[in-house]
Amino acid sequence: MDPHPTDQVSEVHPEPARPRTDDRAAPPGGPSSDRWTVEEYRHHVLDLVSPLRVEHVDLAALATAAPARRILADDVRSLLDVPRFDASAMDGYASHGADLATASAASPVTLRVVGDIAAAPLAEHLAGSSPGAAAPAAPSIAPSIAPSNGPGVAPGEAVRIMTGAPVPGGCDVVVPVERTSTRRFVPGAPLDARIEVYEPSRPNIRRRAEDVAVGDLVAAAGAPTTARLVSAAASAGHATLPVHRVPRVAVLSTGSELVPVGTAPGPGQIPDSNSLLLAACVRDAGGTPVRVGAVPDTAGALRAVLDDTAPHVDLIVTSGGVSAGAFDVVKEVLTCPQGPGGDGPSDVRLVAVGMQPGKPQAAARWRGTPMLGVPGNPVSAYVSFRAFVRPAVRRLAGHPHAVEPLVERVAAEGWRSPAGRQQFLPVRFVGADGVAPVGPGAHHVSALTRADAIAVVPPEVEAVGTGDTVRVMVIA
Ligand SMILES: Nc1nc2c(c(=O)[nH]1)N[C@H]1C(S)=C(S)[C@@H](COP(=O)(O)OP(=O)(O)OC[C@H]3O[C@@H](n4cnc5c(N)ncnc54)[C@H](O)[C@@H]3O)O[C@H]1N2
Ligand code: MOO
Repeated sequence: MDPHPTDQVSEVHPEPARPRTDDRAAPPGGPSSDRWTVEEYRHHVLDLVSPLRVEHVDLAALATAAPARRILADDVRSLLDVPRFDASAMDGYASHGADLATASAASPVTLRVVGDIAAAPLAEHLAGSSPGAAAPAAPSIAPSIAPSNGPGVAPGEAVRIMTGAPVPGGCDVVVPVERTSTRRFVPGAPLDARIEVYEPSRPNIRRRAEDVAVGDLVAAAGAPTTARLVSAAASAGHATLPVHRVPRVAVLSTGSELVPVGTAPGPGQIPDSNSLLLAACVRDAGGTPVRVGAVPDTAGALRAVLDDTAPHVDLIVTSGGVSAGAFDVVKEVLTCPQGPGGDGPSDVRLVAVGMQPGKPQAAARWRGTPMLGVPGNPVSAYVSFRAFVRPAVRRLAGHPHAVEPLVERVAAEGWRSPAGRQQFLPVRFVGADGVAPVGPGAHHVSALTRADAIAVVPPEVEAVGTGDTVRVMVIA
């Protein structure tokens, strides 16, 4: 498996400049007295990670394998002209536009049909599709017509041609079949020897390189490998694309009360739903989740799991054990690292973030691997993932915009928000542009399943009024 963080490439932060004081980095009262804003803590989290190294991946894999979107690491330029040759845009007859200048229903122009061009044969397309290959010559036609750009069809002559086929030399228009005496092509019917044309024709020719020329930019570094981008790269002659490696993100839950999902919980026990929640969130953020499962609340067990996991992943996410309890094991292993041989953690931050929910957060490196601890409460865990972990996964994956923009909606009903804390409230969409709280129990996991978005209310706002503009994180 790849070692990290040596394969994280250096980067320039796209984030706006932010306050960086020594106070913030090392608060005078020690980590536990630290109180940060959401933005400060997110900046700190993003400082722990860098975009992963570049690899070249087949277009077919990019089109079919997970994650659905990877991030281009370099600009992609076309290796081919698109279209590769002057091509007919219609089924019809290639001919000389000047011949048709006087054509009318009353006085049609007659052309002699001297050949037939189907779309270029498959073998020719294949031969011509390798990067840098010359455009194919005009296809064989009967009787023979000189290739594209050569002396081809003479004035007064026409060649039957199908959409997409190379236009023979000398021709500057393709008259659609329905505008000729042929009316329509019948499969198997012999070629008309002569046709009549009743009006002048538009060119109906797609010119070589009119879409993209060799060397033109197809997509810029930082673009996601969407279906459109992958197909544009294929048209432009590429077989692979340079993308950032997919982040491997370990997900583990802490808590002696947890039982594996599907196991009947005994007295005082609960199913470990967070490891599924966080794993799916990692996948949705563009990472590969590595589920470690639940670890009991003992420092030795957690240290052993972290030691085993850290060398194989780019980021570790833990749930639970970060508040003030007597068994808050994440906090314990980060603040009392000196277990037997324990030299795991560095850059430890145990912070209270001014947010609701999600106040207690932990960030560190475990033997060099970035590690983020989110609270155990499932709604807190989800909100914390969206606020901090998802941006970190996106940065590792090479996204130029690690933090996604919020979307503006209108409050269809009002609600209260805690003073001095940024509120993350599950809301549902109402009408075309409204949102409303999902109802009582916003702190319960059932609220999340009913939510379309999480409203993000600034710390200074204590009440959202009906009709106020609110900013939301959409739940895709
Ligand atoms: N004295 C104080 N107590 C608490 C404070 C505080 O400041 N002082 N903060 C509270 C806040 S805010 C939160 S949030 C929680 C965070 O607690 P932990 O992160 O230590 O989480 P746990 O105690 O381990 O778990 C809390 C709760 O969440 C559920 N849970 C946990 N793990 C899972 C899982 N894997 N799957 C599903 N559900 C899980 C479970 O019900 C736990 O009871 O602390 C407050 N306390
Ligand atoms: O701030 Mo905790 O995360 O209640 O909900």
